Amino acid sequence: MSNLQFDDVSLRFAGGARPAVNRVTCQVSSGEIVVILGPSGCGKTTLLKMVNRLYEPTGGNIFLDGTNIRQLKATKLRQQIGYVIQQSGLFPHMTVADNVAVVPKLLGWPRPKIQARIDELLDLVKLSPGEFRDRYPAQLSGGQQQRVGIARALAGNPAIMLMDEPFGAIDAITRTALQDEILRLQGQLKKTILFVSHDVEEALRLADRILIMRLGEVVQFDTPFNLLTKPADEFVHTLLGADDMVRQLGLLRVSSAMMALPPNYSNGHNPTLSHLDSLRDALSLILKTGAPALTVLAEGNPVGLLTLDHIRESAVNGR
Ligand SMILES: Nc1ncnc2c1ncn2[C@@H]1O[C@H](COP(=O)(O)OP(=O)(O)OP(=O)(O)O)[C@@H](O)[C@H]1O
Repeated sequence: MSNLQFDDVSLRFAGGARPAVNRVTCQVSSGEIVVILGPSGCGKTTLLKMVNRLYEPTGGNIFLDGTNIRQLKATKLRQQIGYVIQQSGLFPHMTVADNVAVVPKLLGWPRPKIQARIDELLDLVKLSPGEFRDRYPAQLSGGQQQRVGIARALAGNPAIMLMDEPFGAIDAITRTALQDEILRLQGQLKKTILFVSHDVEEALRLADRILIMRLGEVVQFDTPFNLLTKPADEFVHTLLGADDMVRQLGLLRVSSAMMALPPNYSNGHNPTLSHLDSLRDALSLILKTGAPALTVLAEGNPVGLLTLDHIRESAVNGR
């Protein structure tokens, strides 16, 4: 459990012509992935860094589970918050194992617990401990470094993860694999994640909700589906490229358009697909099988139904 509340939060850097973050008010629910999206310089990183008090707001307050974070010691606060940045930020002179162990050591965990945690986390991010434990960051690919960065951020079991363009410097194919990894991990771990990105496709794939910023202010804060179908203004519409229907179907998750299972639902002969698949995947499955409806699965269990009408509605509303 960890929710975050931004209450009229601003930050004007000394000498800044305008506030880098201007009067941001919003609430991030426990277990939610919120992607902060917007053009370069709009204040995304500044907003994120106020959560772990690398920056202090010049106005307003941030609450963590109802407690004003100004009342918490910065070091204590940071131990509750995982932080992943673009260049992984791994200590180059430390092995993978030692990098992952940084926070557990700070927390004073006993040695056997730390060693077990290192193996558990490396397994979790799909790096075999036997192979990777004793390597140094320079002996890893960019994608592997980011996996270690994620393992390190998760090490103290924080309820909140701050991720600042963690995949920004990674090639497109690896980036997609790492995004899938985040969604898989989130299915297991249910962290509250604030994720900065300037990549629209990444935001639409990952986010439960997207916070769109421009010139330090929040322009719109809503689900990918609502942003695409009801953009607040031309800026949001253009930023999301909402004109391209096929692209849009490729970016929206099945779960955004499905309907709930009727109470008397019995698993009939519908083809099935995952709630994380895109509406474009759903459309191809309907076209390929000729089935009138698809059953949507999450962790193998039916959670919703999807028909051609639902898909058409998403596409038409989004234009
Ligand atoms: N330490 C600082 N001192 C002064 N101004 C700063 C500082 N950090 C950021 N700024 C300014 O604040 C504004 C917001 O910067 P920020 O890094 O939050 O933007 P961003 O949206 O994360 O951009 P990008 O996508 O390029 O990383 C910019 O105008 C930037 O120049």
